[in-house]
Amino acid sequence: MNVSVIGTGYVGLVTGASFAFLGHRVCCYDVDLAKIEALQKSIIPFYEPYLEILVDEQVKKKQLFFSCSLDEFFAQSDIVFIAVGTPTDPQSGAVDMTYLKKAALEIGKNMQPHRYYVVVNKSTVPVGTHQLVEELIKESLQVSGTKDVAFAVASNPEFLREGNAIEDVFYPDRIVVGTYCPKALALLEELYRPLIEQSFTLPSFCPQRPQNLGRVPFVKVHPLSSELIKYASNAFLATKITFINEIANLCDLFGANIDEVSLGMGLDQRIGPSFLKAGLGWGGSCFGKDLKGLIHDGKKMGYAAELLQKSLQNNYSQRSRAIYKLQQALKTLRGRRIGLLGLAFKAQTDDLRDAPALDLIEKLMESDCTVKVFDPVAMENLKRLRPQWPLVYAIDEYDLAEGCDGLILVTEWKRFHGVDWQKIHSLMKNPLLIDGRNFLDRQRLEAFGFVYSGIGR
Ligand SMILES: NC(=O)c1ccc[n+]([C@@H]2O[C@H](COP(=O)([O-])OP(=O)(O)OC[C@H]3O[C@@H](n4cnc5c(N)ncnc54)[C@H](O)[C@@H]3O)[C@@H](O)[C@H]2O)c1
Ligand SMILES: O=c1ccn([C@@H]2O[C@H](COP(=O)(O)OP(=O)(O)O[C@H]3O[C@H](CO)[C@@H](O)[C@H](O)[C@H]3O)[C@@H](O)[C@H]2O)c(=O)[nH]1
Repeated sequence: MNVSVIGTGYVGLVTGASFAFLGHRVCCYDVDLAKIEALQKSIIPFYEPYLEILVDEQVKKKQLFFSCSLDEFFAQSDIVFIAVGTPTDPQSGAVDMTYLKKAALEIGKNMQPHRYYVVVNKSTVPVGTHQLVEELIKESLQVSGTKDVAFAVASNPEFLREGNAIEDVFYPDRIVVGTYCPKALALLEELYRPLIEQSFTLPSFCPQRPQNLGRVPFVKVHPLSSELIKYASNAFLATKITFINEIANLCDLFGANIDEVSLGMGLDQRIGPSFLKAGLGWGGSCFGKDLKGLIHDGKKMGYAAELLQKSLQNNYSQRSRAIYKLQQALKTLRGRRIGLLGLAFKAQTDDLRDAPALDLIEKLMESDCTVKVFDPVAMENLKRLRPQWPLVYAIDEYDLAEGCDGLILVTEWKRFHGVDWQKIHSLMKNPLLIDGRNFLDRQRLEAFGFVYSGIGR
């Protein structure tokens, strides 16, 4: 099939490259000319394991193309994915639909007569957006005077995690589709067949299929339900983490160990072990944005989603636990030199959207600390995002540790396990380590002489 993808960010690029790998011809479009020019040379504008090689392969095979304007290929597409950003409007807390509306109008403007298109919302969008997209396309067709175009709109939310994108897209837990049109549903089922049946083999350098993954459920639902499934999933996962973080804070007071508590809870099949890792709070481009969007839209309908509001608030106060622990140990923060091990909102990405590190840095600077930072991939992003911040950018973990009164581990990069902790200890002015991700071996660090504090252990 010919597939067009509008918006070539994390979701659009991974979607495009994956469908190209599965044998479809794909063109990814973006309004950002610099991004498209880089992608045409297989330069990926963000860090995502395995993606560059996958893109490069498909570009060389001429299965994957990039373009800045909807062209001839678009006109001949069978399926058009919308994967543009849906950020939070900072004023109202509503979902900012500017990009999505523009994309829908642009799609309508470029549709050709005597063709049938399936327009698929892959962006995370407010419940009811499939209707809006349909109306905007019709409006656009009317303006351009194009007749005899048939199209259907479908909702097909994306559940990939950054840093695990390839694995999540090729081995999904489920594929959710909501549409009124049986023809659109049949085409999407055909498009997704290799994923549903798991009838493909990824190159050996890519993550391999998890054992016992049988046929992937293709969940056909009402488009309103499909749109809400995405929000509800993120709200649930975010709240599950917020819940375990609260239990971790109680562990700190009771002297219990959160890792043991999570283990014991997670073995209950009704609870499950995932997303029970306590720490200094979740971040990233989705959880906060989607919780805010759902809370806002509930309010618009006259419903106060109090649990979700609390979940959101508690997550932001959880980030200050690391500062509280520093204060407890150092008494005063003024004039202290504090190092952050990791900046990205999670490992395997350079994404700093809503990253806890940003809040921590601000709070430390407000307390008159000198802040040193180190992250294996996210430092350039921070320099670009906050050029005015007077930070000390370290070249590695040892450079970071030198002269520090305390270190906070913010991101669980695997390489932090492998550093010479004895050397780090000898370089620090005061060997205080706040493990914001409960990632390191407490006993080992204490044996080197560190004062160690995790979150709930
Ligand atoms: N990042 C994730 O892990 C993830 C996972 C699941 C779902 N989502 C959802 O997917 C959507 C996209 O997220 P993302 O992280 O990929 O965003 P992103 O900001 O990385 O990328 C969006 C891209 O869309 C482009 N764009 C904007 N308007 C356009 C237009 N009219 N035509 C063509 N291109 C346009 C932008 O230039 C940008 O490159 C959001 O709704 C998000 O909530 C994201
Ligand atoms: O047990 C856990 C698991 C995660 N986190 C934190 O939670 C945040 C989000 O992590 P993760 O969900 O792995 O990354 P995202 O890329 O934000 O993915 C989420 O958001 C995406 C965008 O909507 C969805 O597609 C995914 O299904 C959903 O997991 C990160 O800060 C993690 O450190 C924890 O603190 N404890």
